[in-house]
Amino acid sequence: MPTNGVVAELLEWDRQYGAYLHPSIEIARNDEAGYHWRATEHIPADTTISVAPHSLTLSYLNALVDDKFTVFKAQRHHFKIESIGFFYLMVQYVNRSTSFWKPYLDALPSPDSEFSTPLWFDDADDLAWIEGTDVLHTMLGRREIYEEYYTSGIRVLSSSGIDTAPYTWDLFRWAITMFTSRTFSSRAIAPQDSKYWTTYKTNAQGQRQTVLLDMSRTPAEDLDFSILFPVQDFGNHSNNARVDWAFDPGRFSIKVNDPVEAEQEVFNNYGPKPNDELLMGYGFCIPDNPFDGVLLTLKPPPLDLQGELHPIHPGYFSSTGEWSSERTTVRLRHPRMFTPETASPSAPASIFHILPEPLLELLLYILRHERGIPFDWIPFPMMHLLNDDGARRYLPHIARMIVQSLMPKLQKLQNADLGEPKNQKQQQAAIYRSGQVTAIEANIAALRTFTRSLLVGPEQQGPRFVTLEGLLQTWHLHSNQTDPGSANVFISGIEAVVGSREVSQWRQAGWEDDILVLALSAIYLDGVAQRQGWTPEYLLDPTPWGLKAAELDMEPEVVARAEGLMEMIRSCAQAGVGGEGSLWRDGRWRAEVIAKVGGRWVEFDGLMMMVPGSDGEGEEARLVVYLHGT
Ligand SMILES: C[S@@+](CC[C@H](N)C(=O)[O-])C[C@H]1O[C@@H](n2cnc3c(N)ncnc32)[C@H](O)[C@@H]1O
Repeated sequence: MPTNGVVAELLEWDRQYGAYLHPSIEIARNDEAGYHWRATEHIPADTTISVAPHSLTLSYLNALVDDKFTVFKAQRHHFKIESIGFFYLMVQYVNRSTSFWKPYLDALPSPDSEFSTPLWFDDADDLAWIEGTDVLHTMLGRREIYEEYYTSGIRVLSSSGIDTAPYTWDLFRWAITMFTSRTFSSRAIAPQDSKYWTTYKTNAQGQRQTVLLDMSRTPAEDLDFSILFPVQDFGNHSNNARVDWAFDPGRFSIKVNDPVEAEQEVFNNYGPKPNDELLMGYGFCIPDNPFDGVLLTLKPPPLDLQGELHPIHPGYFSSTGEWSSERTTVRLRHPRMFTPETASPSAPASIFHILPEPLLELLLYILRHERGIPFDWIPFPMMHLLNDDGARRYLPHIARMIVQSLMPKLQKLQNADLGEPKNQKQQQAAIYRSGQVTAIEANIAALRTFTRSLLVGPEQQGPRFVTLEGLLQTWHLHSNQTDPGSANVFISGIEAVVGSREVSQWRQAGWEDDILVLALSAIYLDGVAQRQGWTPEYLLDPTPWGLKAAELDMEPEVVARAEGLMEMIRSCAQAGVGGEGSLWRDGRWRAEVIAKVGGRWVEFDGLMMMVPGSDGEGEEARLVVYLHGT
């Protein structure tokens, strides 16, 4: 039947059952967007454009009361409710000549149309476009579930005597696609203040009849299902469309809040959906989608930490008590204010305000756990991290961990050699991919901007990252006035052993990391670190004096390296650097102290960072260490 005839029959059927489509709206069709609503003349703001009675809907509820296809009611417990919806739509399609929904089924995209949801990416060339992306991962997970629905559903149909030959996997995929791309929530037909849900069936006389279903014993998750709402689902999506959906008893209406000019498309708004959701469910993506984001799946924390987390976050675990990657996947929004080009905001820590709080919380627990700090429930993790002095020191580590999780994703996206998209599937995937790249880049840029904002001069107050020379300058500036020379004495000691006062020479000689460990241990012994509040929590308890290597629970190589540094200290003491009471002669020096203080400080608070070059030109990767300070 020509398109016009299909639409005319659909609208006639719609009207016959009490639906209403505004007289200034027609259902038009084009190759890009398929069927859509179009204004034939000006439509004023606040106009109700479409009203439809619940009696037109198609969902698993209809399947449960259908007298012609009783398999669903009889075998209800062999199906998931989602699967009943898919099978019921297939049954209606296969038997559409006698279906109540015939005009609607005729107007739906036919099963042999080209669909661009990832479930239809069968060719290797198409699949390459989603390789390594979240969408592929989600699609594979969903497909496994759908295949299981299909196999078990076909078995049930067959054992009920139904000829299953027409019920192909492709028709099942079509039914799934119709549901995911046109679905409304069961909220649209939920009863108000009643345990009875209304559904409809065709009786023996061929008339539509209301049936009340007592759903009081239905589990809550089975009350949240998808419904098809003929004609209400012919509007395409725009993020900019301001529309209201009204759920009144027995009917569902859509109202446009803004005027629409003649000949313009009248858009619906499916909600603030990121491109991965749009691609998965609807098969299209929006360039520069403001709701785009990137998914991050957290690695399972160590088992003993999982044990502490289980009572406070049971939702992170499967019903059998295992850590669930699916339930601990979070979405990082595209931080629009931080693009790689403009990443110099005045408040760099503001990126943390838009990161998902469960992510911040979990990383905080992991960092504390790595540092051997006993578990303590933190009720408001975001506030704690941003406002508590002790906790703010974790922010650069959280930034680093997130950047490290995002980098492989970015590299996979950027390294793929795909050429130009050749079909609709590839075009939509290309939009999705580029949205992923920009969202990841913007998050990385924002987090790096924050980390770099901590690279400040020694005279400035507050938390900072320091290179070895930065540490020595900061130490010098904050040395106790009664003992002003400890930083100098330290440098003189190194000079006595290495033969130079220049950090650049120490680097060339391969001593930089060790001297940083030693310098941090020295500022701890000197007391300046504690006075300035630089000392991390994990060093304070217990204090290192008198600890044995075994009690430190450190790798033997770390302790052996610290033993090597003790040689240097002994040489300085013997050479008399700094005189009788100098830090080199401090009786508390022991390999365990160096390992516990400097070693741990570098291990937990050190990282490689691009910093301005020591020759004043360009940038170079340097080991920096975090001093909290206030
Ligand atoms: C609810 S239906 C809308 C009616 C549909 N165009 C049709 O032909 O029946 C949703 C489908 O319309 C298409 N669509 C909706 N909004 C779109 C948009 N902004 N860009 C491209 N396609 C869109 C997609 O194919 C989507 O799966």
